Amino acid sequence: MPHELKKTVVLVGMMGAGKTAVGTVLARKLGVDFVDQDDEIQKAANRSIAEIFKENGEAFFREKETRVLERLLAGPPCILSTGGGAFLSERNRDLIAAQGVAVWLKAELNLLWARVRYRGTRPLLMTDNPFETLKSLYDARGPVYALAPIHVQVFSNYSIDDTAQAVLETLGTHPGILADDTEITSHARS
Ligand SMILES: Nc1ncnc2c1ncn2[C@@H]1O[C@H](COP(=O)(O)OP(=O)(O)O)[C@@H](O)[C@H]1O
Ligand SMILES: O=C(O)C1=C[C@@H](OP(=O)(O)O)[C@@H](O)[C@H](O)C1
Ligand SMILES: [Mg+2]
Repeated sequence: MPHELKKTVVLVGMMGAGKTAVGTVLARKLGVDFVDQDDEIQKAANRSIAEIFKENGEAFFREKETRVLERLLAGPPCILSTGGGAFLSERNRDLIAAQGVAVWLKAELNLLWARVRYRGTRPLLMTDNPFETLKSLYDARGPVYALAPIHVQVFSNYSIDDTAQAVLETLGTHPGILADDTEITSHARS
């Protein structure tokens, strides 16, 4: 059976956009492997992202991020969800463009905040005013995420499955990503 993917689809975007959740479902729909960059970093370090930030600092984490990205992109085509900061590095963007295709999951600030506010797993948001921190990251990073060749808007009334389906349908409109015989059955959204 031919592989459903011709190249690795790399989900990028802000914390809370749904890269991990949507990537998981998208991979299942396509019958391909799913890998989460943060999970791979955690497995390799045998520590949580928060611990790595605390014990070794952000620069160390960013180095690991690039190394893991290189390794994952060298493997067979899959769905690869990045951590929110990975696309900020030009080197990482070049690696992704050379061996995969970046898809920006684009969400409004208030939706991101609703999703991340009660979770203590994101070290960058452990500040006195996490909403302001999220907002300044959102403002600074938007133009960089916009460099991704494919954008998919994330809506608050879409389920994870709806968003995965929207990504799948968008991928189908770009030649060279899905195998030519990939079935994209659209479904009604209410
Ligand atoms: N479309 C969606 N509808 C409802 N909840 C979602 C949706 N997408 C993501 N979530 C939830 O939002 C939170 C953040 O999603 P996650 O996939 O971890 O984002 P990211 O990896 O981009 O930081 C998780 O609790 C996830 O279950
Ligand atoms: O935006 C960022 O710089 C980060 C996002 C996180 O991943 P998610 O985007 O999956 O939450 C994780 O990599 C780390 O906390 C740093
Ligand atoms: Mg994630």
